[in-house]
Amino acid sequence: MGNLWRKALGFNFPKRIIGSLTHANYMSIITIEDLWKVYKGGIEALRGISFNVNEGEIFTILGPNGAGKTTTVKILSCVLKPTKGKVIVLGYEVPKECKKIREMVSSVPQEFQGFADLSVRENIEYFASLYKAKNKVEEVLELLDLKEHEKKRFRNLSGGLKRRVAIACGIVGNPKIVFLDEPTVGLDPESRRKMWDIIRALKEKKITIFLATHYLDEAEKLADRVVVIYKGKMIKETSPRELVNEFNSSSLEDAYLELMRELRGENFEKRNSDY
Ligand SMILES: Nc1ncnc2c1ncn2[C@@H]1O[C@H](COP(=O)(O)OP(=O)(O)OP(=O)(O)O)[C@@H](O)[C@H]1O
Repeated sequence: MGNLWRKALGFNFPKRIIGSLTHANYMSIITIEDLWKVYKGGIEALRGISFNVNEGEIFTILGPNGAGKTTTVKILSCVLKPTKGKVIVLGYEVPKECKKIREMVSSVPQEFQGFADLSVRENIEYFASLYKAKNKVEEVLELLDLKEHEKKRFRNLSGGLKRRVAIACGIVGNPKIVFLDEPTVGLDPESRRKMWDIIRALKEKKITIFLATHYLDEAEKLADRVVVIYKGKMIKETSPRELVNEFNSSSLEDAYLELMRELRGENFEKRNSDY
């Protein structure tokens, strides 16, 4: 069983699983159409994915290891060039207009290397000076709840605080879109919750958040919409709630695991009639 799926993975997915790919375009801040990335050696990391990110939303990209999430984020943040396809970020084309795009987006890596001997405030001030945004330092310290830590040296901070400083440095230049790569990996439960509050606060500030995470509970709590990619193909573009409802599950994690089982052909028969 599952051969149909495997066949499908080679080319077109059935309409049913793609779900609703059409949506209002007017709020779109990122548009991807038929995006391909083929690495040297012929590895097809992305095989024609298409989706939109709407302005002001928290958007999450999900998929198993090797699905193509990082490749997508790197292309959107102008780190990698696409092989083929249309990629528009804030009205500018990747890779032709990446200089413009870089001025308006910020990518916060998992392992942010702040200046070890500078304080929290000095680190943020440094990034603010790069963006000529010194007047934003106070606001960002407050937004990230870093006021009480502002004098501490970066090297002495806990993992959770380092992540908060990373985000502070990433947003002090007033970006329209922030790419967050696994922002809560390795954090204790309290720091994770704090990070979720901060991500919600960024959304309140009208920043569009593109979140790459392996934590399904995080996506369920935070994301307005999710895309699921699998072996370089887009499988779903939906909301966490819709995905949960579709699989009649009690959580996004359960629905996602069910979807993965279907894609591997393990319980194809069960929902075969759906397709
Ligand atoms: N620089 C590269 N050169 C060749 N192949 C690559 C390169 N980077 C990624 N790949 C391959 O492209 C595919 C997609 O990788 P990618 O890192 O985008 O997946 P991912 O979904 O982010 O995975 P993970 O969850 O493990 O981070 C994988 O098969 C990976 O091995």
